[in-house]
Amino acid sequence: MSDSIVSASTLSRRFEGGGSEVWAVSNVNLEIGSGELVAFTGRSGSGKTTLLNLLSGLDRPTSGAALFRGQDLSRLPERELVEFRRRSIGFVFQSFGLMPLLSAQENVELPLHIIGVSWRERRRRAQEALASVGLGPRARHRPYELSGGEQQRVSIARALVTGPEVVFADEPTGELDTTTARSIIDILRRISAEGTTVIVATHDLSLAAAADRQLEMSDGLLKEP
Ligand SMILES: Nc1ncnc2c1ncn2[C@@H]1O[C@H](COP(=O)(O)OP(=O)(O)OP(=O)(O)O)[C@@H](O)[C@H]1O
Repeated sequence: MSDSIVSASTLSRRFEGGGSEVWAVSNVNLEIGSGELVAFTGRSGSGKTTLLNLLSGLDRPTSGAALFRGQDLSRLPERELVEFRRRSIGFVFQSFGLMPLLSAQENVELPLHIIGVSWRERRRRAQEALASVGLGPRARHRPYELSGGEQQRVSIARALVTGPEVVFADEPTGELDTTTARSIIDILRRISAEGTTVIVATHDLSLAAAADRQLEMSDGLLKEP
């Protein structure tokens, strides 16, 4: 795929501990195109989270490479890798990961704060991101005043506010009921339709079915489709 944005080349990650070793990700090759919505599926412990962490530069491979627009992430100096994570990618987690003492608005502003955006611009962009997930009117609420689905929408707004090229989401519907999960799936689909690449790890069959492509992991290996 010529316009691949995220790719892996014989990507492997070994964990050691307690006298045993596990290849959580083993010899994975893949290419993900710009704007694609890709779902990694597979049973618990099959390596989905580890793979997401490698592709997003949160973790470094034991061997092989995770590439972003053809650039091997493990060859980037730490400072550039941090900058890449702050500007080019967004993260959504199963348990939302919001700061409990900050309002929805302040949570969404946080990534902009970190990259030095002025407060006026932060406010504008956070309001826009919250409105895009239907939460404009709830901007001043703190996470505990919001439902699970609303908290997940805040975390999606936070992931999007920097205008990333890729959003990684690890079990984004894992803690939500079916109806609420549906609204999150719809938002992820819309984000990808608007051109942002979305890469999820999930057990949720509806989310997997909504993806452009499902890739199944099994014992660290990517099964052939
Ligand atoms: N930091 C770590 N240290 C040691 N082993 C690890 C570590 N992280 C993951 N593993 C092991 O690697 C394998 C893959 O784990 P991973 O969390 O990637 O699977 P998963 O498919 O995301 O599972 P789940 O669906 O339960 O989240 C498992 O055997 C796990 O125990």
